[in-house]
Amino acid sequence: TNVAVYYGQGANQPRLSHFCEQTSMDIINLGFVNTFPDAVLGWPGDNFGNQCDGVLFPESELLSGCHQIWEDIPICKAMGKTIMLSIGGAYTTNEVILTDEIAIWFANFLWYSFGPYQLSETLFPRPFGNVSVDGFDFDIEHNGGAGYATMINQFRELFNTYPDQKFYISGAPQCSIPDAQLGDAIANAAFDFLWVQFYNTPACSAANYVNGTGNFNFAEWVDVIRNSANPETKLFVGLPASEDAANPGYYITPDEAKTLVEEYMGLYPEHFGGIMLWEATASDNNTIDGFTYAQHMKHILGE
Ligand SMILES: CNC(=O)NC(=N)Nc1ccccc1
Repeated sequence: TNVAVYYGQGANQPRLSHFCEQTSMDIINLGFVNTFPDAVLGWPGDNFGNQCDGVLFPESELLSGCHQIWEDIPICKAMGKTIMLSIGGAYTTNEVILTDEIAIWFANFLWYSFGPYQLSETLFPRPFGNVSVDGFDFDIEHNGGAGYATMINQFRELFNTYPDQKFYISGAPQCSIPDAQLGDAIANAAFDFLWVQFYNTPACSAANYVNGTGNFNFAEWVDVIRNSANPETKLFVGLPASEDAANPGYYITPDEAKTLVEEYMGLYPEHFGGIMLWEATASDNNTIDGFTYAQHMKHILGE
């Protein structure tokens, strides 16, 4: 099982390699590609907080100066980390996929720009240099729609052109079922990981499990997986990494998380993928008994 973290939107965040040096983090979602082609009818735009120098590729909102990310992804991959590029995020401008054509174009653009470097594809920028990300994450928080299934299926076609390399698709639905944004994609396209945000939604949060209120619905999410396009999808418990990493009232302590994780890891071992944290810097800033929140999660997973 794995600990997945989001990175890129943390306050005064250290560089990526700082987190790759930690054994507590296995999968790192780089957030976010947050301006979609529909909005600008051109190249997508992105934002990685303080990690880029603000310079853009001409006539675009795509950052060309993410020097530290460029330098650190090879270090992270050499340390065995899985590095995902995350699409969406809570702070997006006009996030929507209006047509299948745009969905396919968007997937192709991200693959040729952030995926394996292909000398022949000179039309595409290489914002992170010649190293490839390991896959694409969908943190879709608005508008939803059928375009995401089309995009994921196009990514799967492109992955198949590199049969000897493993690439992943992941998503971060809200815990309400069906998730308004990704429900269609989950039913119609294959995800490898789904890290459910069991926070920021009162009806189904992990805090409900702790307080004996509401309905923490991990068990229902197992049924969603079993009926999805990929019953093999690994299901992660998404948690805030500190009190102030999510809306008030959703944080649970490591001890509380331990009880929850041990119960559900025990109930559904074949579906349980691990724990997702929002987000990396918040975890670093939340040490309890000398261990960061992510380290506590890694210990809970038995590693
Ligand atoms: C996986 N994506 C997130 O977890 N986004 C997220 N937590 N956004 C956010 C929303 C409200 C307060 C703080 C963070």
